Amino acid sequence: MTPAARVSAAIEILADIETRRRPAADSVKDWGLTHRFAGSGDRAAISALVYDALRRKASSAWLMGDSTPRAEMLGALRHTRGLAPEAIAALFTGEGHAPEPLTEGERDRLAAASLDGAPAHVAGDYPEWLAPQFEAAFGARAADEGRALAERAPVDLRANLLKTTRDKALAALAHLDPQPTPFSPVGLRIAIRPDGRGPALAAEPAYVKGLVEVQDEGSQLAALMSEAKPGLQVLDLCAGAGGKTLALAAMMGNHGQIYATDSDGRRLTPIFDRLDRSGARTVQVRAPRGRADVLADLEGRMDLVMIDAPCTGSGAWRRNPDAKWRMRPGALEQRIKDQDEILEKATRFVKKGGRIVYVTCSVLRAENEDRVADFLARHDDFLPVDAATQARAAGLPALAERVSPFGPGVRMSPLTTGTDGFYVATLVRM
Ligand SMILES: C[S@@+](CC[C@H](N)C(=O)[O-])C[C@H]1O[C@@H](n2cnc3c(N)ncnc32)[C@H](O)[C@@H]1O
Repeated sequence: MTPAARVSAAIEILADIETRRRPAADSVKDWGLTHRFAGSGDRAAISALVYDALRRKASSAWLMGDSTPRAEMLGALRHTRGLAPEAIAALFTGEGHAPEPLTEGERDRLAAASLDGAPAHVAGDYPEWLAPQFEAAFGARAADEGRALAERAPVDLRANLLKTTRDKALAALAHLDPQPTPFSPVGLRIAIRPDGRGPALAAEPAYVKGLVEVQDEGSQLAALMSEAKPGLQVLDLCAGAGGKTLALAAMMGNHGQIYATDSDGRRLTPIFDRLDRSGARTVQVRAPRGRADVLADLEGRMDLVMIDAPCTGSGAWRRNPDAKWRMRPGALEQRIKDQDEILEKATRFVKKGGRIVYVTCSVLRAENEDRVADFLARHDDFLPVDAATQARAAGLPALAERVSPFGPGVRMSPLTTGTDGFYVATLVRM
């Protein structure tokens, strides 16, 4: 396919996402299935165009004075891809499968484009209804934080210390030019290409053999902040596909016991293959079984309960840019209810002196500090751990600079730590 035909295809997919209100991944996949002539290179390039357009949907609409899929694509080409107006005009020729030629108005808009005077939610590309939440979390930085959340994310990997060291993993993947991550001592970062495509990791021997796992640096740091040590009894209460479970198992060096569970058994499915690949031998998966209490024997016995809470995922918008536009206020209310319920559930398993580590990949105070404050108001037998002290004790002194100004815990974000947005707070049972 020509570059122009790829742009046309991406506009077609954006229209499908808009009219059928479906996840971007589904529309991209369906397009590939119904256009078999497109090769894997075409599909990857088209998908990258679609995701780039979704990142800057609101600011593109402002710049172009129009919120159609075509305007979204024009905005993305101009601002995310940095194409000059003439280069864009050379794609929009109307010839063959190229999109219709630029109108006079579009040419003017592309030449003059400026976000001067745009409100923070437009300049920062987040939904208008979340503006008060962003203001509460970031104040005058709201638009900058939003813009950083609209950037492309690099591919972060975690060296699996059960099988290798970071230096060896860096050497094994040298052809992809990985760099050590700035905060996590076990992280590797691979930049994505200018066209938005990442490395094909699934075929890399280092990945297949379990030397590395894909995990954002923020998620690695959340696990490291738990200070999981060999010999502990650990419950991963929201284990899902096992990202945190695997990181905890590596920290514990295969000594002690981790119980991994999730209220949705289907979400646990990938964990079994991942455990095999990683060489983690101390994880017992406790999948739900109807009404049976599969955790009854763990009551009051845990040194550490990890809550990687279900959340809006607002911290991971770099990786799921369509999620921010699909999110509705009702979803935030539901997540808050879930988070309160899971914090309550965790108390059943923590022993005296043990701790709950509460993690979200959200940047919203309502899901983070507010949940912890409400929990502490209900439970005078729990105390928050000083996050700066904890970061230093966990060997992450740089994270001590990221203590939340709104309550216990640390905050991370693409703007401040170059990671996905994460929140981590630790609560000790007295
Ligand atoms: C953020 S995801 C977990 C991601 C996972 N820990 C990882 O690192 O790959 C949150 C998980 O919480 C689970 N969940 C939601 N409500 C729950 C509840 N009441 N009890 C336990 N798990 C719950 C969801 O099914 C989902 O898998």
